[in-house]
Amino acid sequence: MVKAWYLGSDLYQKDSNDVLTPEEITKKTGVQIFKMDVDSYKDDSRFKSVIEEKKLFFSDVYNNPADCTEEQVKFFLKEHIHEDDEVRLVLDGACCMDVRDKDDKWIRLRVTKGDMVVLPPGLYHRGLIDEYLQMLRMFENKELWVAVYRPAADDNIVHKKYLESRRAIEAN
Ligand SMILES: CSCCC(=O)C(=O)O
Ligand SMILES: [Fe+2]
Repeated sequence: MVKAWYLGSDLYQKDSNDVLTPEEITKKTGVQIFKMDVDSYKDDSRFKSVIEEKKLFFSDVYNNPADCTEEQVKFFLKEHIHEDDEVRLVLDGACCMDVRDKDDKWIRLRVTKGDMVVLPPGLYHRGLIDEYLQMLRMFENKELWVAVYRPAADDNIVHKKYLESRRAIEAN
């Protein structure tokens, strides 16, 4: 199960007693969280509907340590957005995915085997690969995987729309 908390000063923090529920995370950020059985996720109706709705017909598996250089660890740690959803499923192992709340505070999502997350377009986030990991990554068009880094993304239209929609949801 995704474990989430407001990150303090320790970038490498792996656990906390002061956790947020999946509902709170969704309310604060729009991130969707699902628990999957890694042996049968392909038959799971929630998995299938995310794939079909977002047209994610390309995928690969990212393996740490096999695929992971020091440069890549640094690269995932750089705060960025995408103009489309980021959909990931942990097949084995663990990592941290950090997302910004509306006040620009980091919420850490500690994701482990079976956790699937959908990050909305325009949301600032980063990844910390700190142990063994096998992660399924799903893409609409692999050639078009693009990250827009901070601060350039502050002026990105998708990011601005994301912030507007969060404000509208909070106001209700
Ligand atoms: C390794 S977790 C997050 C990585 C990421 O943000 C990405 O692949 O775009
Ligand atoms: Fe990303």
